[in-house]
Amino acid sequence: MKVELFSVAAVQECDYALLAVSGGFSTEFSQQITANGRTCVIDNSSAFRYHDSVPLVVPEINASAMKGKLLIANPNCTTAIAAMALWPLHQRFKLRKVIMSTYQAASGAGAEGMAELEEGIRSHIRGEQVKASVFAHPLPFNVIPHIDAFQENGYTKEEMKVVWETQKIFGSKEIACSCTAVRIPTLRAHSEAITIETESEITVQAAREALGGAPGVDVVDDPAAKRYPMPVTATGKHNVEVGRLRSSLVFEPRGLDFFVSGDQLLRGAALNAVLIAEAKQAERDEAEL
Ligand SMILES: N[C@@H](CC=O)C(=O)O
Repeated sequence: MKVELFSVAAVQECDYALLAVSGGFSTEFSQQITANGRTCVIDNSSAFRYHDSVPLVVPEINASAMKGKLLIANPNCTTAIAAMALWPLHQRFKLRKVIMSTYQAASGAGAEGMAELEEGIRSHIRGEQVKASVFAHPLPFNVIPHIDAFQENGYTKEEMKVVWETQKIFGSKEIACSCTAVRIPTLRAHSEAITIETESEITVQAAREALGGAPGVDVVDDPAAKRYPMPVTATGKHNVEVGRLRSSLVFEPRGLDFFVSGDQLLRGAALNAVLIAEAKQAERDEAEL
């Protein structure tokens, strides 16, 4: 591919600009790019996610929110993965509460995160001191309940993103969410243990039916055969794995516990951005008919 130096004018030659850049870059240039009234910017940073006028889109859920818009925000990886499983359950049983704990891979912190984990494991095996600079503490043989900056309410920004973004994508501030985000020593794919309380009664069988036909979801739930979602099986897959479905012992008969693993580099980032572009193109094709 031909790689060119960035300029607003060069990007404005394109129908779509997929920004995988810092929030600062996006803040400075996104609106300059869309000012031509044609180029659609799909922004992977958090710069515009919480602006009321900018849709935050998972196409299987709220593609209609981007109708007529040129600047579209791509959600945080952790939210996007959870949303795939939560949306079919919300449609059928209506969510009241979502309580989530995450198990996030080193690659969530970029290539440097993966390198630090791999190098740290080698150091540990050699009996040397394990260094930490990307992560707050050494990650090998550890878990770190700290992703992104701590906020005034004691939650981290990563945890609050799950709250803000789930409510925005689902178009409902009524859904109460809380999250504990944890970095674990895996390389790729994020996992999440999720408990929901619903408005209608929910059984494991009915949940399985709702999830079974949902786009972007693979139900992997056969504990007797040792089949359940795991990062190693979710890695490289477009669909998010959902399994370990159980009636919640706390919220029964209106609650469910389950486990999700999804490739955060795909569903949580690049794949979702491409699906947004495809949905936008379908909207444009339809408008031309
Ligand atoms: N904020 C996420 C990025 C997504 O992969 C993380 O740190 O894991």
